[in-house]
Amino acid sequence: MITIDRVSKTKGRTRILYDVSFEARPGRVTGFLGPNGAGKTSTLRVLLGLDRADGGTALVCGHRYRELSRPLTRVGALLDGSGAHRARTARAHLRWVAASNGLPGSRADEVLEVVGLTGDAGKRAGRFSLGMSRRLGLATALLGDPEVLILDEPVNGLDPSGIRWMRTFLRERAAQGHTVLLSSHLMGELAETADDVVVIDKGRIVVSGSVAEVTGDHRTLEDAFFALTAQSGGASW
Ligand SMILES: Nc1ncnc2c1ncn2[C@@H]1O[C@H](COP(=O)(O)OP(=O)(O)OP(=O)(O)O)[C@@H](O)[C@H]1O
Repeated sequence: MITIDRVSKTKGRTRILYDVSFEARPGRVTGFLGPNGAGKTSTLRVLLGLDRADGGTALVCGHRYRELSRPLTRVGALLDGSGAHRARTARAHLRWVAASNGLPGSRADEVLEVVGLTGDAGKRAGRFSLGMSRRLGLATALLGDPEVLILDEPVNGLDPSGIRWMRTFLRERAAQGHTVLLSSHLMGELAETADDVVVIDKGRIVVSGSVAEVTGDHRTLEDAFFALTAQSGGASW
C-alpha cells in the first residue's frame, strides 16, 4: 500500500508539487501519468526518502521509507539507470546488494532469471544496453521479494518484446497481491498495463481512479487526458 497525502515540494524558488495526494493499492497496477516535468519523479523521490517534502506525508506499507527496517524486503524501486558500478558484473552487483541487505547471495541468480538476464550474468554493467540496464535495475528491486514495487518509466529503453514482457511481469506481480506503482508519459502503454491511473500535471493531481473511470465517456485514456488537462489549464506533451 502506498499513501501520499498532501505532499508539497519547492525546488529553488519554484513550487513543483502542490498538495499531491493519491493511493496505490495491493493487487493493482497503478499508473502515475503526466507530461515531462509534471512532477512524477519528484513525487517518487519524496516517497522513497531521497528528497524531503516541505509538507504532507508519503507512506509505503504505512511507514515513511526511511523508517522501514530492511527496506529492500518491503519496497523495490527502479529510478534511472541500474544503480550498478560500470566495472561490476551483473551477478557481482546483485550479490553485493544482497549481502549489504542481509539477503542470501543465491537471490542474485534467481532474480537474473526472472528478468531474463541469466546469459549476461558475467557481463560488466558498463557494457549493458539501456534495456539490459533497466532489467538489471528491476532485478535489484526484486532481490528482497518486496510487497511494493515503485518504478519510474520502466519501459524506457525497452524494445517491443521487452515492453510486452514488462507489462506481463507487472500484471502478474499485482495478481499475486503486490502493490505496483509505475510512472509513465506513455498513455497507450499505461492503458494496457494499469488498473488505476493517477494523472499529474504541473505539480497537481488532475484526476485519479480506475482506467475506466478516468477514461469516462472519452474514446481512449489519451483523449480523456487531453480533455482533463485542457480543463486544468492545458498541457504540452
Ligand atoms: N533540482 C531541481 N531544481 C529545480 N527544479 C527542478 C529540479 N528537479 C526538477 N525540477 C523541476 O521540477 C519539475 C518536476 O520535475 P520531475 O522530474 O519531477 O517531472 P517528471 O514528471 O518526472 O518529468 P519527466 O517525465 O520529464 O521525467 C520540473 O518543472 C523540473 O524542471
